[in-house]
Amino acid sequence: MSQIKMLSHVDDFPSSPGKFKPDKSLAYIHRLRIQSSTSKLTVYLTVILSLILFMFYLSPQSSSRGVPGTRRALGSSLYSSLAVSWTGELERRVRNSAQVKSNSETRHVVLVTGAAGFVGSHVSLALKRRGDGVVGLDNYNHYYDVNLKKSRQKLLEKAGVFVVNGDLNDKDLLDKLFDAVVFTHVMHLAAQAGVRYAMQNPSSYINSNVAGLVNLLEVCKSANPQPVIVWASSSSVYGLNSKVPFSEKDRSDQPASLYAATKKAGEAITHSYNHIYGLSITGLRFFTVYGPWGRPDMAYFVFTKDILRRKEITIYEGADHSSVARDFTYIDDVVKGCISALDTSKKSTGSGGKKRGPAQFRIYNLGNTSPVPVTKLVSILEKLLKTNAKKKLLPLPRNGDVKFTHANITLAAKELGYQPTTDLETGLKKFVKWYIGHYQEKKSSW
Ligand SMILES: O=C(O)[C@H]1O[C@H](OP(=O)(O)OP(=O)(O)OC[C@H]2O[C@@H](n3ccc(=O)[nH]c3=O)[C@H](O)[C@@H]2O)[C@H](O)[C@@H](O)[C@H]1O
Repeated sequence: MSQIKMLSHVDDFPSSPGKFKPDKSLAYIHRLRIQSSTSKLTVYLTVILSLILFMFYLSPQSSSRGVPGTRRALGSSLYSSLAVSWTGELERRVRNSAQVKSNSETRHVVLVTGAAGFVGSHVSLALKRRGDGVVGLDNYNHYYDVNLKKSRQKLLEKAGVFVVNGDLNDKDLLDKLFDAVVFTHVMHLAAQAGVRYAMQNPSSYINSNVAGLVNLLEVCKSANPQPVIVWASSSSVYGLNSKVPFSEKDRSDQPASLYAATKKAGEAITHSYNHIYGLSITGLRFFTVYGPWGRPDMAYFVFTKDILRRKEITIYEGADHSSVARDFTYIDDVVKGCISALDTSKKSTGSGGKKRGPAQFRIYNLGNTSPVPVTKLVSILEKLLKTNAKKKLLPLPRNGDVKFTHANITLAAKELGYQPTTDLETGLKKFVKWYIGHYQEKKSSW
């Protein structure tokens, strides 16, 4: 029908503009031309429409889950940039990594997304250490040095955690992972991080933090049994909220960056999956997490590297030279919060995509409750590195940064038993020790 409409639209279109009135013979030739170009157009449109229908038919989203040899299998070949070839060997390693050890009290089998990332690698190791089954997933993107991710992955491998090299948006792969293993929990830590980078590459935030999240939730809601989900939101959702310390009840509808907006979108999206499908979901708002094996894009990491190289560092400051501050939170404290969130979660209530009753939906701040000015962070690093920084002070640019963050952790303390114990100086000491050991040994930089 749309074809007919389109063609009639072509017929109606004036053949020539202005007042020109063709004579009869000219009009005849003209009509013939229109007819022949119309039929050409018909052929083109038919081919294009058929191609679109064919692509849709083959797309992984249009395919049904778990039916071998159907459209899903064909779909993966079209999505070769994402697709992972699922071999018997890969499946064997996945199943092996998912094995629960006899010392495990919880008997959790956890899929950790972003396992080669900073928080993901620490959480994976902690879960494995206590005997849980752990399978990692990471796409090893180039947002920062892939060698660092590979080094983390080597640590995980030694500990018996296998990390699948694949993307959250590869639905085929997620389906196969869930077909191979019955995951009791998903610790979703894969994301496009970084507040300021969102101005350079906005689509990467939508791709990971929105589309990737939905893809994962789609697979989780259809799984039988449905896993529990714990995932990383962010302190940045508080945006322009000026009430301190930030409590989960405070406004979080005024994000100051696209990063924050995608994390807030994640909270809304997970709520809808909880509401419709009965998935048990806990969102954790991380406050500027730092520590050994950290992210090279973050200020404490960049400052360490540049102070050691005697390079100038830029410190942002607020109006009237007021200091910018962060509630820096040490990695080990955050890991404890993550694990406690997994352990205190109630089961999802749905199965096979159908909700059977109301399910748990929780959001917690995981911060340190003690904001420290960025200038103080720099002076601690100067002391630890025994080197004076070359500082350049600049007004806080309008790039999504907020002036300060400060967590109220009353709710997490009460319900998760979360109690951070590491102050910034102690945590940075551990970071610096790791940094020097890691990069001197490698004789390379990130
Ligand atoms: O809590 C979060 O949810 C987020 O925490 C982290 O974001 P931020 O708190 O912005 O950390 P980070 O970049 O280390 O900047 C720290 C401070 O240094 C200042 N800063 C930064 C760079 C610089 O060159 N100079 C400077 O003064 C800067 O102005 C800021 O005041 C994570 O990156 C993010 O992924 C998310 O998880």
